[in-house]
Amino acid sequence: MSTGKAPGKLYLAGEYAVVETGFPAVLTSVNKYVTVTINKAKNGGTIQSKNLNKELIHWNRQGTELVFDDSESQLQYILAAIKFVERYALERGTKLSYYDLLVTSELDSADGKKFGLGSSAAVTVAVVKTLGDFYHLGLSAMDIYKISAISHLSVQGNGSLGDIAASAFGGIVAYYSPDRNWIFNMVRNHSITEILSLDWPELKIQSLDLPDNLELTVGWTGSPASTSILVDRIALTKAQKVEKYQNFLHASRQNVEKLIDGFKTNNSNLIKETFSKYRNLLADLAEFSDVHIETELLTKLCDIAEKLGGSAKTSGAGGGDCGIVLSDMNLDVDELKKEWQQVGITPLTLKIGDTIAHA
Ligand SMILES: Nc1ncnc2c1ncn2[C@@H]1O[C@H](COP(=O)(O)OP(=O)(O)OP(=O)(O)O)[C@@H](O)[C@H]1O
Ligand SMILES: C[C@@](O)(CCOP(=O)(O)O)CC(=O)O
Repeated sequence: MSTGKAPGKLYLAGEYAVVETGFPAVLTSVNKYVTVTINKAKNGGTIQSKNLNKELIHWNRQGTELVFDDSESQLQYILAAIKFVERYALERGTKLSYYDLLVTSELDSADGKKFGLGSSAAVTVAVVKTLGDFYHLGLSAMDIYKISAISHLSVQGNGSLGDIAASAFGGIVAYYSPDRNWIFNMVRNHSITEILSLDWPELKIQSLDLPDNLELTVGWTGSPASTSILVDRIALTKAQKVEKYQNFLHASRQNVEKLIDGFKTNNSNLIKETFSKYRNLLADLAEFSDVHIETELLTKLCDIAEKLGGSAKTSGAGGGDCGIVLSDMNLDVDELKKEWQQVGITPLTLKIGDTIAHA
């Protein structure tokens, strides 16, 4: 039996700009996980993701491909991860086998709504990691990032893959997104072994530490948002409002690099200042692109936190999901949670996830 887990994530800064090749973001993993368990089976296997399908989905092999008796559309990230790990296993001369694969997730609420903690990325990373283990492939954190990135990209083409980096390395990461056209072309023409051995153009992942006197508090709006729809709308703006968009990218890079410096020099004030500034940059982007990033409830979430002395912003694409607060120890977190609850925001009991590997 092999078992493994991968954490969810939140964006501290750099969202939207990081979709452009080589632009930076800072993300943190959180202590909520997707767990995968794989048991060897004799003849035919099953896949079950407890949050998605109550029934087991049965599969068999035709050559090296998995074929299904039932609909597998919900399981697209799991299947993509299996496909690329097994392609790599074959390249390494590993004999493929049958297994029962079970996924459980802490990244959805009890009634099945997503929190916006990067469940698709964490599912992908957890399957790559655990199946890699099952086949004794000895994958490093960077290998896990790369195979997960290829798998995720094959399902959802417009993301920065920052959520994959946070989930594969854990802790807090500075992330510069790779050239995804290059990855697409590489996957078409080269083996996974070759792709893993290369330094990917523009990709950079570095581990960061939060100063001891800062803490993170997270609130959930209760309404899920579709990241890829929001990202597509911004892509339209890129063509329509060229100058404003370029100014946003420039300001984002400057601000996120200052934030990264804040982490490297343990400078809490610089971290809080640049974190807050990113809220303003997102507000500008939202205005000229006419995309509703900070919903009314997210504005309340941030304003309450700022009134009490915290620095607050939306996380990721916005439009719902979560908002985050960075504060020093004199913020009254109980009062913050109480005021959030009064306006319909659910405080999540989250902490920064442990570092899995240093990048
Ligand atoms: N437990 C799970 N098992 C299998 N697939 C899952 C599971 N949880 C999520 N997924 C896949 O991920 C998709 C949700 O991904 P999506 O990118 O919309 O949200 P997210 O990654 O949770 O949040 P966000 O991108 O806002 O941080 C689901 O439709 C499903 O395909
Ligand atoms: C808007 C974006 O920069 C962040 C999306 O974050 P989330 O998945 O909404 O938490 C998109 C991306 O990086 O893929």
